[in-house]
Amino acid sequence: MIDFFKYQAAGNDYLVIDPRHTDFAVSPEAIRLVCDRRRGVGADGILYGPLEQPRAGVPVALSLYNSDGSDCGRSGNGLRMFALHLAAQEPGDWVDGREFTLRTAAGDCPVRILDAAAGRVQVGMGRPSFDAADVPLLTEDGTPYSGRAVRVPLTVDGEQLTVTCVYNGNPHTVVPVDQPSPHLAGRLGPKIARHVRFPEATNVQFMRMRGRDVMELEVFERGAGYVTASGASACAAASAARELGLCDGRVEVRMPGGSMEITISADGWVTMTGDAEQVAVGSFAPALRTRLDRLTTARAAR
Ligand SMILES: N[C@H](CCC[C@H](N)C(=O)O)C(=O)O
Repeated sequence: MIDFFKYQAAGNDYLVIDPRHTDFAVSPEAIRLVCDRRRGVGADGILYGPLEQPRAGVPVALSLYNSDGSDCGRSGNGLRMFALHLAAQEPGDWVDGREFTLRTAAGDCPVRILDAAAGRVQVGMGRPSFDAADVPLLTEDGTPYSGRAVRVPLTVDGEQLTVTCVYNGNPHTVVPVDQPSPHLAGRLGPKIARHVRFPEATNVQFMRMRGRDVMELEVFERGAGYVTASGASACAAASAARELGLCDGRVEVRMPGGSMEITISADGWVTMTGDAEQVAVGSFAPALRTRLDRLTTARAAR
């Protein structure tokens, strides 16, 4: 039995759990345990799939989860990893070098493996929305904020920020700052992510442009906390920078764990290109398996 295939992209790590290889029972408790870096295998999240045996020409569905057990609408890094998993598991000309579609709860994404050996993958991340209702974002009074969530004043712990919110399958809040740092992300990230004005919580990006085509970014994710890189976040920040007039159609997003190339077409379609690699293939040891079985039994008894 192969319980997990572990991948990483710029230090953002996910476990592919493929139901064709394991009897792992998905539940928030089981996900939290497996993702726990001390008691479990350790990961920022889980990519569970394919949900059905993949066939050429048919979108391949998967479910994505954050390490806290919550649903993770769409992970840019995760989709690149899952594409590489398919390339390894389903070698065939419909995967290698061709475009195929990954289906997530937040919509379909076209992916293309540019170089399987180097782990280079391109993903179409869609056309993001700046509509406050899509994020969703509320006013200070708790009523829906109407209109576009661009240059919105946000008070965090008495500090006055100006943020731009983006929905691209996940909610994101982009904060332009003079100096992004892990310290800043760790200090303000959790407060913005769980701010009462974001009823679905939000991922948070602290960004600074270096000229018009390079961005420095620090990310704090809802559901996983501080991460060294995030694909969906890189896309959201690039779209926000474009909206704010800070960049053009192509930007290199540099995060502490590594870089990604983001392009934005004239009509707003976002394409992400980056690397990912497999780091381990493994099975749960009996003790972990017993704990997982107990969680499943306790859940069934509730
Ligand atoms: N925590 C996020 C998604 C993680 C996406 C990220 N890791 C990526 O690479 O895109 C959420 O629930 O909205």
